[in-house]
Amino acid sequence: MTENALPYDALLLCSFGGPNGPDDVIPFLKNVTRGKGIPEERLAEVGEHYHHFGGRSPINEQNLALVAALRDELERRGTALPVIWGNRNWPPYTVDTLRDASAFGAKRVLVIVTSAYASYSGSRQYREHLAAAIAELGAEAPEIDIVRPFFNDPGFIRGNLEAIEEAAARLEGGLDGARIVYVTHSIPDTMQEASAVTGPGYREQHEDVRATIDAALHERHGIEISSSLAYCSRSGSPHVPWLEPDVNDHLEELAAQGVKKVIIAPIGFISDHMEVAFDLDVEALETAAEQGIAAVRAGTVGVRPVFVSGLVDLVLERAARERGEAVEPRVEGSLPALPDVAPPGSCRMRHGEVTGIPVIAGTAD
Ligand SMILES: CC1=C(CCC(=O)O)c2cc3nc(cc4[nH]c(cc5[nH]c(cc1n2)c(C)c5CCC(=O)O)c(CCC(=O)O)c4C)C(CCC(=O)O)=C3C
Ligand SMILES: [Fe+2]
Repeated sequence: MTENALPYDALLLCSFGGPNGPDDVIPFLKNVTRGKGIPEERLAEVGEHYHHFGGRSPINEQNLALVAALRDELERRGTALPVIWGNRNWPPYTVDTLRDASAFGAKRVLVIVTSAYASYSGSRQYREHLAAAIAELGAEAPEIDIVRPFFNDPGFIRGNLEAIEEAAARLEGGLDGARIVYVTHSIPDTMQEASAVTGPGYREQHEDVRATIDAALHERHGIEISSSLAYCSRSGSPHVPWLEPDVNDHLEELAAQGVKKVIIAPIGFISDHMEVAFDLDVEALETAAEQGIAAVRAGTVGVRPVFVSGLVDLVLERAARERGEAVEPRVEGSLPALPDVAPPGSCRMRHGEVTGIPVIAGTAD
């Protein structure tokens, strides 16, 4: 075993969490929506999505699979670095995982958050969450760093590309004549604006991934690619604007334009959790069928070797930088790597307000 992960002595996969059975659903939703002003009706509706799958989200087992895959890949590289797991909204909670790690002697922990893109929901909220965990642990707390947002990591791009090619193979005639509809989680317009203050915004990060994958598909298959970006899983009050088009409205619009063949590519999610399992596999595929569109849903990157290997590259890159070595961040696409530490004012809450909530890997302003 080599010590190329130094100065870190553990890698924490920090995720969202989800219910493991019917009794978990309401308490989980209460954890998620505390102080968020989500209407009761929306909560009931989302509760139904979980009950449709026996009250269980696939997200926890998918995170465990990713933990196992990261361990295997680190082992394969000869890197001695334990991998641990903690969530924001459901056990194992991050604070408990970190307390255990500290008891076993961990002094510096590197974190991968399970969101590839920077926005309040995918980035600053995790940084606030980790700061709160550290505050709770007090003197026991390890020092924590976070791997930069990885939407333009070559492993993430290539993993999505592979998944789209596999999906295309399930359509008659393959990629030829297929429209690719890239899908991500909608966010409020105000959160989008706040995400774009110090760098490329949430939408722009996705647009870059779309352009990069389209170009790679064109190069590999010699086919002109026609694609668009749509959104799923909007919540909140119907009077508040969120990013559009909704994937269902968009499929209707494409059908009206004569589109007959679609690949739905969920680039906004790293595994097939509830938004993918319900909002895409149940709702969007039903909309496509109603509209006479032959549609397939591409896989998420999940534990694809190219993706997992890219994550390990990011870990080793960061470790080397912390040791003072000059390492160029690897990216694919037209945007630069986002910084390791978020600039002041980045990804504030929905309305761009300064909350003063402490964060790690950045400042509270
Ligand atoms: C950008 C984004 C990601 C992607 C980045 C990332 O991966 O982190 C994401 C992930 C996830 N969101 C999830 C679940 C929920 N999100 C909700 C609510 C919200 N999400 C938002 C945004 C995002 N969310 C926003 C702006 C809200 C409104 C409230 C607020 O302003 O914060 C609600 C409340 C009900 C509702 O309103 O839908 C639930 C239950 C799960 C678990 C799924 C499972 O169990 O498999 C995961 C991975
Ligand atoms: Fe969410």
